[in-house]
Amino acid sequence: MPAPHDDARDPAPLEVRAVTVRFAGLTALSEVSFTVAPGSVHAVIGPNGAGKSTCFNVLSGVYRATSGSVRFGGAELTALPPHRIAALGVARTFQNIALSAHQPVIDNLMLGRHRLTRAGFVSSGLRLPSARREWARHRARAAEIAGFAGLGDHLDTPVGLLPYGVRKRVELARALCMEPRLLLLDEPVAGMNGEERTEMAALIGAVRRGLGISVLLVEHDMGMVMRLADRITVLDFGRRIADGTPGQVQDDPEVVRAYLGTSAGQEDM
Ligand SMILES: Nc1ncnc2c1ncn2[C@@H]1O[C@H](COP(=O)(O)OP(=O)(O)OP(=O)(O)O)[C@@H](O)[C@H]1O
Repeated sequence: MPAPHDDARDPAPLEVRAVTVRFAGLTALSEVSFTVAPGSVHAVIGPNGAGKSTCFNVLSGVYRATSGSVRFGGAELTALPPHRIAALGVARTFQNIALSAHQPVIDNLMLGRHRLTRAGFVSSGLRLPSARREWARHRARAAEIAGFAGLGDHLDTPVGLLPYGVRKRVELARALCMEPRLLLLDEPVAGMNGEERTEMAALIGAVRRGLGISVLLVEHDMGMVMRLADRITVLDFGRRIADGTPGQVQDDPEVVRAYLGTSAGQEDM
């Protein structure tokens, strides 16, 4: 599937520099830095309470960093609200609202196109021919993205009738409908069975390879992270304890120590 041509979509690194987040006396993130290279899959991992969700929420604008900087394509993201960050090409899977279970897949995907509409085919109610043409163009692109995500046979199916693993692919496809340059995924395979995990991992790989979109994921499934990520940042108690390729991180004594200190980690590693 071709990415639409647009100069504003030039690949850009995401640069996280010395980000600190404090909640009333608790430091959830302490001077954390890492760089997501353009067109790469980058994972943030760590034991429970390490600060992964906090990091994700800072990047998508849900939390405000106490100090530090997050830059993407020349823009400073730390002071921006979520919709402004999304407009810069940073999409996350839970953008504003969860999927609408009663509506068909294609209608859910069209919600992802909303920020890209010019005339606003929703507000004009499709009365104008130009609005109808714009709607048709966006619908065709949404259907193309659905096909890319393996949802081509489900376009008219209400989302609530689909199996869990397919619904999660609809969420990812809706984020792709925003034509992002960077996709943020919060535990994309959580709650999935083995087959669903394999399918989701293949789709994430295809997003990076086929569309050139950078992917940053927060994930507990260590096996998936090791297979899929080009680079991994490891957090523990809000601090970055390692950053490198999967091989480097896996052999890092501090990472092994952090994971062996938790019961979840013993299952994971
Ligand atoms: N809104 C908040 N208010 C106060 N403390 C918070 C808030 N969000 C997170 N924390 C605290 O910050 C620390 C880091 O939490 P966070 O959820 O980011 O970790 P995590 O690595 O995502 O954990 P898990 O793997 O369990 O989801 C924890 O001690 C948590 O209790």
